[in-house]
Amino acid sequence: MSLSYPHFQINFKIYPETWGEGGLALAETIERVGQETGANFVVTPQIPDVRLIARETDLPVFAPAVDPVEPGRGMGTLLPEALTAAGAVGAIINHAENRDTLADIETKIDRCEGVGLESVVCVDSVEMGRAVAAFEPDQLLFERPGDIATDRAISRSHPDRIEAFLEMRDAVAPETKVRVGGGVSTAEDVRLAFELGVAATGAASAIATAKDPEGRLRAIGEVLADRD
Ligand SMILES: O=C[C@H](O)COP(=O)(O)O
Repeated sequence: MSLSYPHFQINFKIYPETWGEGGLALAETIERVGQETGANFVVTPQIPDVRLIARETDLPVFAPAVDPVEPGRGMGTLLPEALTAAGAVGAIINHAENRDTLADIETKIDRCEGVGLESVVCVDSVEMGRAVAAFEPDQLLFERPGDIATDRAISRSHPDRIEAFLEMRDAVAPETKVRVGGGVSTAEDVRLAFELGVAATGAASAIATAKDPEGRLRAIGEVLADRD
């Protein structure tokens, strides 16, 4: 399943009941709401569930991590080829909860490109974004660690920083798409982010811990559908 824009990505992280059958049930809810609203949703399940959710849904599925390794020795590492074979269309790199060195970021971007995985590199500032943009990833995810798992989306708190980030991207790597994350909780957060010009946004806690995830997804889906 290929990626369409704009889209909203739901990251399961390791929240309770987001693995195994619970993860599949959440993915099926996301898929159904996407079909009903006309919104493009993307999911990032836990690694052991990538194949299950890619097989059982039509959603684009991301791996939450990937390793800069080649086939051969490398016990316990995440081989890019194996993620593609499992059905992943992309991989997250340098998440604030799973950091990489700059050297590994560059290698991971190259390895993802080689096996057809969309590379999404998380960065926490314009300066870090500039350093990584030079490697020309498919996407840069601008996310401040302090916003994660709060309700303080940067699209509301600091829209000027998103504008500065987009200006940097235009200057350094105009082909790279920009997305924002961290504390994205409401349909209004999503609407503001797209108004600023990002290609995608997403959330983890606001969906995984919501009392009514379906209602929240539906409100966000309606914002996305309006922008198609
Ligand atoms: O989805 C990944 C990001 O770290 C955002 O997390 P959050 O939506 O829980 O703030």
